[in-house]
Formats: sequence, C-alpha cells, structure tokens
Amino acid sequence: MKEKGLLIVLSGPSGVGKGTVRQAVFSRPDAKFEYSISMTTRKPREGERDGVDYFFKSKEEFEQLIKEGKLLEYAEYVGNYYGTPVDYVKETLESGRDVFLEIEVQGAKQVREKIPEGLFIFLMPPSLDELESRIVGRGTESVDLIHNRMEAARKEIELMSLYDYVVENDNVDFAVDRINAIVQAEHCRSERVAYKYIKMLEVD
Ligand SMILES: Nc1ncnc2c1ncn2[C@@H]1O[C@H](COP(=O)(O)OP(=O)(O)OP(=O)(O)O)[C@@H](O)[C@H]1O
Ligand SMILES: Nc1nc2c(ncn2[C@@H]2O[C@H](COP(=O)(O)O)[C@@H](O)[C@H]2O)c(=O)[nH]1
Repeated sequence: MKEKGLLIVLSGPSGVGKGTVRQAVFSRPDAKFEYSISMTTRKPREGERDGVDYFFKSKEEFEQLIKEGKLLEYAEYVGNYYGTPVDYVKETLESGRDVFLEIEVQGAKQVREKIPEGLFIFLMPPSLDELESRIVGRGTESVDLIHNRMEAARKEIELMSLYDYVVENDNVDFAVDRINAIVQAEHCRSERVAYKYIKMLEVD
C-alpha cells in the first residue's frame, strides 16, 4: 500500500515571517513539499497573482465554498476570509506527497482536530517589538490594521503549546534549516515506527 504524505502546518502570529519563510522553504532546490494555495476574500496586494499567491474570491463565492464543504478549514482574519481547499490537500496526501500549509492559528486549530497526525510548527518572533517592526516595515497595513494585528498576535502566541514544535524566526535561512530538519526527523520517526511493527509481525 502506498504510504500517505505528511501534512505540515506552519502557523504563527501575523508578521512573524510565515510567508517569507514559506517562500524560502520552496526556493530551496531540494524542497519536496506541495504548497496548498489558499482561498481568500482579501484584495490582492501589488504583485500578487490569482492562483499563485491565493485564489482570490468574493465573499459570496467563499461562503458558497463553506456551504459545499469544500474547505478543510477556514477563518475570518482581520476582516477577510481565508481557507484551505480540502480536495487538493486530501488528493495530494493520498498520492504520497507532503503538503505544506501556511495558515493563521484559528485555522491550524481546526486542522489539528481533523488531521491530528499532521506536523504542526509554530513560528515565533524573537520579541514582540521585533514583530511590530516587521509588520510596520512591510508597509502593507494602515495604523489601525497594525494595531489589530498586534492585538491578535498576543492572543495567537498564547496558543503555541498546541504545536509539536516552536521555531524561532530570527533569521530566515536558519528558520528554513530548522523546519527541514524537523520534517526529516518526522519522516525518520514514522519509518522507524513502521519498521518496528513490521518486525513485530515477523516475530508473531
Ligand atoms: N527573519 C526575519 N528577519 C527580519 N525580517 C523578517 C524575517 N522574516 C520575515 N521578515 C520580514 O517581516 C515582514 C513580515 O513577513 P511576512 O509577510 O512573511 O509575515 P507573515 O507571518 O506571513 O505575515 P501575515 O500573517 O500578516 O501574512 C516582511 O517585511 C518580511 O520581509
Ligand atoms: N486559516 C487560514 N489562514 C490563512 C490561510 N491562508 C493564509 N492564511 C493566513 O492569513 C493571515 C493573513 O494573510 P495575508 O496574506 O493577508 O497577510 C496570515 O497569517 C496567513 O498565514 C488559510 O487558508 N487559512
């Protein structure tokens, strides 16, 4: 029987660098994951492309997807919907390939309930001050939105104990190395568990 792929969930507070780290993960020549492109009702930022960065949807279209059960998880985040297409994730995992999700914490909590065997990684900023200066430095949010995102971040950080691993994003390359090492270790662990059971069956 073909072994299922591993679901890797990268989450953490807004502005910590999830998007930056995810892009760096996928820019490594040895990256073996499939990225699940999310749906959102947020307007595209400059340079963002439909079907590459997100599938951009209207509120009505998104609510229809919810009704039809097409989302593995979804969340309303700072005034917009974000969600993960369930069919893509399931089909890719079934085909034996690893799927990488980069999502906020409410969605990660829902995925944990549905796919508890996934690998959940929480990306941490070196400090709250550094987090705020990253959000401000990105220059994509108004002062009000920055305030909302910092408020949300404080609550999100409290949920870090629900994750399998916490990775500090002090430096993007180091964070990618840590994530890759964790994924590799998780693959070795599941191979060892499978091997142990095969050996047990041989003895019996
Ligand atoms: N290790 C790092 N050191 C310094 N700056 C960083 C680091 N990682 C990311 N940044 C910067 O922090 C800002 C926020 O990063 P990014 O947009 O990737 O965060 P995010 O967690 O995806 O945010 P959101 O959840 O709001 O989408 C960007 O300007 C990015 O260049
Ligand atoms: N619950 C989900 N959260 C998602 C998904 N895709 C992205 N996100 C997260 O939303 C915020 C805001 O993103 P931005 O692009 O507007 O800055 C960020 O934390 C993303 O990680 C998703 O499918 N589900």
